[in-house]
Amino acid sequence: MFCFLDEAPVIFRDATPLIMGMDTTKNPMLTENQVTYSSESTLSSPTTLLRRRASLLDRFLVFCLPGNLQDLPAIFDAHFVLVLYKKNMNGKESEIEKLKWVQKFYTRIFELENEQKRHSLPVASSPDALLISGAIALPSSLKIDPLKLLSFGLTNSLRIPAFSAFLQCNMDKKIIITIDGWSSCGKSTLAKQLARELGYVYIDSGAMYRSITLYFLRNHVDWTNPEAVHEALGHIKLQFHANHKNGQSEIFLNDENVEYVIRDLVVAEKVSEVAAIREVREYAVKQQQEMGRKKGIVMDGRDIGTVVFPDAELKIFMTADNAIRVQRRFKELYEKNPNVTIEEVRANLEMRDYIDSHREVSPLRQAEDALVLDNSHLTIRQQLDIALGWVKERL
Ligand SMILES: Nc1ncnc2c1ncn2[C@@H]1O[C@H](COP(=O)(O)OP(=O)(O)OP(=O)(O)O)[C@@H](O)[C@H]1O
Ligand SMILES: Nc1ccn([C@@H]2O[C@H](COP(=O)(O)O)[C@@H](O)[C@H]2O)c(=O)n1
Repeated sequence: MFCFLDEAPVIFRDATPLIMGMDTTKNPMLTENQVTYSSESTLSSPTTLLRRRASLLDRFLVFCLPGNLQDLPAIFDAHFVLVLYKKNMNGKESEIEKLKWVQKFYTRIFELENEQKRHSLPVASSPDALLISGAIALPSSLKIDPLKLLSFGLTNSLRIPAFSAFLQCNMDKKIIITIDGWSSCGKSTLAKQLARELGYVYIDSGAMYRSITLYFLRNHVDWTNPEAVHEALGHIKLQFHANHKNGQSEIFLNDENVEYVIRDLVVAEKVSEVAAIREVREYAVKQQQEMGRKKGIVMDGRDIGTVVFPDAELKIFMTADNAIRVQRRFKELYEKNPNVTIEEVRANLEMRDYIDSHREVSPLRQAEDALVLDNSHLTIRQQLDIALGWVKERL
């Protein structure tokens, strides 16, 4: 993949370019060996330089950076300006488009800033440092040892801007990502992160079945009676709304935010029974398919790759050792309620997995074309990196 810049904005023309090439065909988690860089001071225009190197750097992402290493972190993001100018705006951006884009860019800058803080690197605290208008806004106050910064950039931080730039260049193409698998193996954790990284919508299909179960429990619906189920479904409205405080999408049952209450074991005890009812599934699947009509969606559940989106571009089947899944869920529930026991959690997981994989309608199973992700011994970061690699192959 190669992002070509026909016309570098004026701000970059006089800069001494530093060219970085990254093999994007490899795992996006770049190591120092996968990154090559060279400083070229003889050429006056980065555009010329990129053209000259285009053949060499085919399949590579190219960053064109003004040469002042001290400003490297800001410039990492500044180069997106270049890439996006050409690729997304096609040189015709209106002021409004530019503004919209700037807002998105701010989010990226904040993420990068947090990343730097996590690595105990100093960050410019002045609001000016977050301005994104490329070289114009480089924070003059940023004083970081260039060598430290470079190694930081290569080993930790670079992967993020590299991937973002890749995505931005392939923004036009949106795909559907499905994540199915056993209870508590990390599906929603991965799905949320993928959606955030890709700017996609995240839908937790399990939350829909949990909300229906909550409604049935609260209203004493006899779900063994098909007529009662039919009648009750007619009174249920499910919606997902973004919570701007935590950036998460949350489920609303008849206009009430039930995101928290549906995670209770009381609901978990009954949800698999309710989710096995044919009419309940038809009700939920219809809405899920509608949500994916425009693509650009990550949905997790049990039948998403097999029934809801059988033609999805990327299907992931997640799994992890039973004991590890029980431990993870126990830790999570114990923080909310110290009365919960590990035996209760284990019994619930085993019971749900059994019902989910043995029911007649849409049982949990791995789609033939799904990629298996066993995260028993992966960190949350590692599982995201693997999945991002798969996304990249499909864009
Ligand atoms: N790779 C990982 N390493 C350690 N903990 C993880 C990992 N992935 C997820 N977790 C943790 O495991 C717990 C279960 O994760 P999550 O809720 O994402 O699972 P899930 O598959 O969506 O569960 P459910 O099927 O019940 O919806 C959470 O506390 C989450 O933080
Ligand atoms: N596509 C789906 C999603 C979920 N279920 C059922 O809901 C239960 C809760 O789901 P979580 O993802 O929140 O754990 C789950 O155990 C299934 O019974 C489903 O059937 N299909």
